Order: sequence, then C-alpha cells, then structure tokens
Amino acid sequence: MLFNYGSVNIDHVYRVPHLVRPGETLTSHGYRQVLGGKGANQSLAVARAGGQVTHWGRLGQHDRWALETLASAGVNTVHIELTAEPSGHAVIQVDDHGENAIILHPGANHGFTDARLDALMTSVQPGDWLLLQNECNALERLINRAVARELNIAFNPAPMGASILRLPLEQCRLLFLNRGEAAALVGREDEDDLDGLLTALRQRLPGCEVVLTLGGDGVCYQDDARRLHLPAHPVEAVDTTAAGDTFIGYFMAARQQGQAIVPALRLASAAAALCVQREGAAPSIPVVSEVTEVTRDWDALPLDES
Ligand SMILES: OC[C@H]1O[C@H](O)[C@H](O)[C@@H]1O
Repeated sequence: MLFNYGSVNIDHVYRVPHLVRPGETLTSHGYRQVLGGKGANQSLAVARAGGQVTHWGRLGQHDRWALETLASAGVNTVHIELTAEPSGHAVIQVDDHGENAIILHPGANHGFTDARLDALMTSVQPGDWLLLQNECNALERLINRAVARELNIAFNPAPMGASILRLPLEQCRLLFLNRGEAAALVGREDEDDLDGLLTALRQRLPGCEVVLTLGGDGVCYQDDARRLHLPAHPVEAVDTTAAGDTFIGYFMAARQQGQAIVPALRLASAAAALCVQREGAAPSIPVVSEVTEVTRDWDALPLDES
C-alpha cells in the first residue's frame, strides 16, 4: 500500500503580466480557485496514473468540494480529517511565460497531533510505502513512527527549509528533489554542477535512490548501481505549477505497478510535460490514457547512462 501524508490546499491562481515587484500593485487578468497542495496533487497524480493511494490529510470543513475531487479520481480519502480550522491555501501568480511565484499559508495542514499520528499508524503494514512532502507539521515524529513500523519512506523535501536538514533523512529510501533542494541538502552553492550534487547526495545518503528533476532539462536518477539522465519533452509551458507533483505521483504509481526505473521515468516525464501545458494545479494533472495517447506520437527520449 501507498500512504501519502500531505497537504491539501485551496490554490488562488492569478494570471499576471509579470510576477509582482516590491511596492507594486498589479492587476491580474485571470483568477481561478482550484484544488492544490503538494500532497493532494501527488495523491491525485498517483490515482490518475492508475495507482492506489490513501491520503492522510486535514482540510477545512467548508472546502469539502476538494475532498470530492480527490475521491472521484480514486484517492482513498477516508483518513482526510475535516476541521473547524481553515484549510491551507496558496496565493499563486502565474506570468505570461508560465513562470510562477507562490505564497503558502499552512492552515489545517499544520494541525497534526501525536494522537492523530498514532491513529494513522494503526492502518500500515511493514513494507508499505509512505510519501511525504514539507507542507505538513510533525515530519520528524512521523518519520520515527514510520521507521519503527518498517515502512519505506519516499520524501519530496519541498518547500525546502532549514528544518529539513534536521530530519533523519538517512531513513528515506527514495528522495525527489529539484536542483535548489539538492544543493541546499548537501550544502553546495553551485546548483548547476549536477555531477557534484549527485556525488554529494550519494555520500550523504548512501543507499537512498535519488530522483533529481531538472525542469526543461529532464531528470536524473541515481541509485547505488547507476546514474541515468533522461531529457525532457520539448513543450511550450503555460503554467509549471504541480509539474513536479505530477512527476512524483506518476513515478510512484509506475513503481507500485511493478514498472522498471526507465519506463517509470519516461511515463512520469511525459505526464509532467502534459501538465505544464495546462493551467492550475489539480486540474492540470493528466489521466493515464491522455499520457499514453500523446506519447504514442512522441519520439522515445534518448537515455544517458553512466
Ligand atoms: O507544487 C504545487 C503546489 O505548491 C503549493 O503547495 C500549492 O498549493 C500548489 O498546488
């Protein structure tokens, strides 16, 4: 089984001519309210990829529609608690080049208690997978409980912050990072030195599989035996929000379905390439039939292996 301990946000998305500058008041030319949150996006991507996932989360009771979006996609929402506190939310600017800037307010996502963590742990079995991001509280306490129950931990340390460096990351089996997160994790300034980043990650976290997402430059994968690089499909990005989440959800679903690393990377890359051509977080995550349909016409991407 795959459990995802993750945020559920309401995203307020503003289309703007450029990202707002200090002191500036800017009029947006588009507004949408959609389901988001790295956690919810990743669960949705797992389900839309045909995988099975149980989401562990907290959502303000006035935003029940978001729960229905997840449930109708096939996410098990039984363990999403409806709260009196307001939901987490994000204020997202997207400019005319598809670039974004996000302000996050954690809201209910930061209300997990020890009692709730203990209750969630009663539904797991040794060998189950636990997926985490950095938008909920109590990560260290959750990781310690997960280790005690012999779960496999997949961690996406986003958004990156100083608290991540204090977590027992050596307990993770799989890490999803972008360049900035990787550089922060290993204390390097040069985030373009991919070889240096991957080598430092292997030294810091031996035995941990690393998936380093590079946006338009594709993705690197590293385990103890090999290092791979897969370029990205060249597409015109309208909105990159949730592209990383789509990649992660599709990769986790492909692994759950027994796919090998290379096909899992190819599927996840194609899903992310489709996602960036659409607006919004949850609404931009494709279903697997769309991914297979589109990729039928795409050339197979060349793979570098070392
Ligand atoms: O990764 C994209 C997500 O980051 C923030 O959590 C927003 O809610 C958005 O949906």
